[in-house]
Amino acid sequence: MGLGCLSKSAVAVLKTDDKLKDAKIVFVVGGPGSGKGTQCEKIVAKYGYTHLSSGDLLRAEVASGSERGKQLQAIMQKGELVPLDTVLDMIKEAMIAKADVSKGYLIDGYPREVKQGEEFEKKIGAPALLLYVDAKAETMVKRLMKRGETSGRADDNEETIKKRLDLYYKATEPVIAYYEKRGIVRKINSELPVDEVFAIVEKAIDELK
Ligand SMILES: Nc1nc2c(ncn2[C@@H]2O[C@H](COP(=O)(O)OP(=O)(O)OP(=O)(O)O)[C@@H](O)[C@H]2O)c(=O)[nH]1
Ligand SMILES: Nc1ccn([C@@H]2O[C@H](COP(=O)(O)OP(=O)(O)O)[C@@H](O)[C@H]2O)c(=O)n1
Ligand SMILES: [Mg+2]
Repeated sequence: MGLGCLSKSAVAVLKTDDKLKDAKIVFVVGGPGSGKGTQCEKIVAKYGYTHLSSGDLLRAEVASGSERGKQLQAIMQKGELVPLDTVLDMIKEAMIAKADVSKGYLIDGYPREVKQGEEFEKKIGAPALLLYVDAKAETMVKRLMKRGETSGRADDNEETIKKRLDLYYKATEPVIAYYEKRGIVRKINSELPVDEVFAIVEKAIDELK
């Protein structure tokens, strides 16, 4: 069927969705403070991927002072999860904005639960790789407390860190098992120094080409 019977805007939507369908998508999953953001920065520098941190997108909305941002802030301060549709819409919008120039997408901090992964695939596309950034709980807490000295993040405090960790083990770890069945998970030991961690990450990304 041609597209002649559709309105211009409907055609535009179809075309952007098409672009995303072929996109190289990498999910970056790991506990709070495991080092997802740190590794993503290095991937961007070497491979030119587009880095979308769902947490950063949410914090940008909070910083804008909008009504929606105020509601988000309350949820994030408690270390709870923002409603699925809100995060997914933000990610999709940001992906479409880069569709013409992006070599691939790093989706950092998403999916946080299996349902989020399923919805992402329905609305956007399937991931080619899941980087599982793994560190011990003790290490993550230590890093976040240190980061909290300068980050200004409302959730980098002892009480919220504990909740984020609990939620990670309960809701997010099952995401890894879910994608392991598809054989796309690469586990990265992020207890090592940053550059050694990146050497493992590079291998996983290079396999994609
Ligand atoms: N020693 C060591 N420190 C790291 C490593 N990766 C990250 N860090 C430190 O740990 C802290 C947290 O790293 P981030 O990259 O912000 O972690 P994240 O997983 O994005 O954390 P959230 O944004 O809370 O999800 C930072 O202050 C980093 O300097 C690593 O591989 N080795
Ligand atoms: N997909 C996401 C990502 C972040 N968030 C919220 O944003 C907060 C910060 O997310 P983040 O990815 O920057 O940090 P971590 O919780 O991984 O340390 C989370 O604790 C959640 O409240 C969410 O609800 N859903
Ligand atoms: Mg981060």
